[in-house]
Order: sequence, then C-alpha cells, then structure tokens
Amino acid sequence: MVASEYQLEAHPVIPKGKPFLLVVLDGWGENKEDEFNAIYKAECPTIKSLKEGAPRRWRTIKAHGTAVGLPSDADMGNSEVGHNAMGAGKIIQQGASLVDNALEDGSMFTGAGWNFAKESWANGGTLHFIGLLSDGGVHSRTDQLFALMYGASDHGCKRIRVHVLTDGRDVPDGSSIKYVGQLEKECENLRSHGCDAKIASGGGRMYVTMDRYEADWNIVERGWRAHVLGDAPNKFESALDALTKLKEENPKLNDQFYPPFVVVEKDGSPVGTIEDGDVVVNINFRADRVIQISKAFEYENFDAFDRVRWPKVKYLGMMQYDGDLKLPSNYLIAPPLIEGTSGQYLCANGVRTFACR
Ligand SMILES: O=C(O)[C@H](O)COP(=O)(O)O
Repeated sequence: MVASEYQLEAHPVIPKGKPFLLVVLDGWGENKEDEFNAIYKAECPTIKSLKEGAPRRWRTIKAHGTAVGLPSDADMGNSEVGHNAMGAGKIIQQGASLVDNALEDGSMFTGAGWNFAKESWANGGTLHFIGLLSDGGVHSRTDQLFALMYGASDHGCKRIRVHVLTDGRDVPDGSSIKYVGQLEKECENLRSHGCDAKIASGGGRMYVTMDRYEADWNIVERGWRAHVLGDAPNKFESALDALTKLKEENPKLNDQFYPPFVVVEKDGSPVGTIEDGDVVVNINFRADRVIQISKAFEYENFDAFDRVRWPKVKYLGMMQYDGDLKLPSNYLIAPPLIEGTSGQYLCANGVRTFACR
C-alpha cells in the first residue's frame, strides 16, 4: 500500500511496469541548428534513431538557469545542479541562489555562521577566504566574495587575507589575471577604509587545493602548504605579479594549473599564513572540490598528508558540504530541507533502482 502522499497518477504516455532507463549524456544538448553546433553537424545515428523512432515521446528539458534553480538563465548548468534537480524531482534553489538571497535580504550577516565567524575577528583574529576566483557561477562567484569582504569590514573586521584558486575551466583560460586584478582593486579600496585586506596565496584549481573524490591528495597538500604555512616554491610581492611572471616563464601555462604561490613582504615573509585564533571561510558553494580541504581544517585525526601545523581556527563553509558527515560543522548558509524527493517516491512505490556512473 503506497502512502497517499506518494501515490502517483498513471503517466499519460509511458506505460507502467516497464524498465525505465535514465541516462545522463554529459555535455549533450539541442540548440540552434547551425554550423557552430557540433552535435547537429556530427553523425549521431543512435540518438537520431531514438528521436525519430518515437517522436511522440521525444522531449527536451532545460538543464541550466532558473529551470534548475540557478539565479538567472545566463547561468550554465553543471553536474551538481543536474544531480540535485533530478534527485529532488523538482526545482529547488541551488547553492548559488541561496547565497544570493541571503546577501540580498541581509540574513547572511545575522545568521549563526556569521556570528560564529565574527567572534574571531572581534578577538583580533584574521579573516581568511579560500576558494575559486571567477564568476563562472559553478563553484563560487567573485561578487559573492566581494560582498562578504565588505560585509566583514562593515562588521568590524580589520584584517582579511584571500587565498585564490584560479579557474580557466568554467571560464576561459587566461581570464584569471582579470579576476585577480578586480580582487586587488577591492582589497586596495578596503585598505583605504581601514581594513587591511590582501591576497595571501594561490594556485590553479586543478593543481592546488580543489581535488575531488580523493583522486590526488597532493593537490590539497600543495594548497595547505601555501595557504596555511606560507610555503610554496614561488614567492611574489603580489598575486598579479605571480600570475604574470609564472605565465612569462611558461607561456603555455593554463589558469587551471598554476603552481602554488605565496605573496610575501619585501623581507620575504608571507603576508598571511593561517594562525591560531583566525577564521577561515571557504567561499565555494559547490561541495565536491572542497570536501578534502575542509577535512584538513576540521578533522583532528587526519592522515591524508602531514599538515606540519594544524592551526586552531574557526572553519566555515559557504554551505555545509556533506550532510552525512556534517562537514564542515559550521557554515554560512543552511542547506535546504528537501521533502518528497525522487528517491522517496521510488521507494514508496516499490520501484527498485540501480545507479551507476
Ligand atoms: O569541477 C569541475 O570540473 C567543473 O567546474 C564542473 O564540472 P562538472 O559540473 O561537469 O562536474
């Protein structure tokens, strides 16, 4: 007997009781049929036969923008929002939108996470931000970072250090110089208003910090050494210098793969290591590529690499990145409570599923 809230009407076209296959074709889509459309130009006999063989059943669905809960239709889709939308079985507000809403209505700066973070700078600690620096909107966005920096300064923060991960994957390669330039301008502006804000370290997202699925902990270790310990083979007096000079040395260097670098004072000392009493905010709203660095900050027992020093900091995610692990335990935006997910319907209706990837 299916609980009434999970009872479904018969589908008008798809017959009941037949196996149903949900296949996700990564990067596949229908669009204007012109010479720039590779899918249209290619020979795709299987898809063509599926489409032409069952024209009454062929549908297209939107996988980007507001249709999957992103802030605007200019936002491209990505794997996480696709998983979330299909898993929820409905349009839910995705991380990017939740952060935007909290910044817009001001609740970002009154929530439990913000108040927890504030205690650190009230006691003289430095506020560190770590995350992907671009406006790709897949893992993070620069405008959200800037809003947090100004919000912190307005709430009495006197020292900010930013640890930047260059993108070139969700945005064009070579664009990182622009994002770092924008961030340096914002830091300069904050400094002129009495908040000592600087970029302290960085590196390319695919080589520094943002590993996923525990594929290569060396990536995370490089980030830890640069951000926390101020230790990297490349030291420069500014992040802009770092990107420009490293690119001059190796013109083929892609933004995704910048080696780790540390910004130093004239005497060679790092401008912003992470110390006891500081607060670290991870600005990525998307979870997959920041779970490992979050474990490094959060777990007392940690053996994925030698941290050398484990500073006693308050660590917060923009969101909670893993609800099962409750990781991290502190975050700026609470995860949404989603009821009536696809999985709940399938289970309640006794439909057995097998998922693979
Ligand atoms: O993390 C990545 O590799 C990209 O930013 C997004 O890729 P995905 O959405 O296809 O996982």
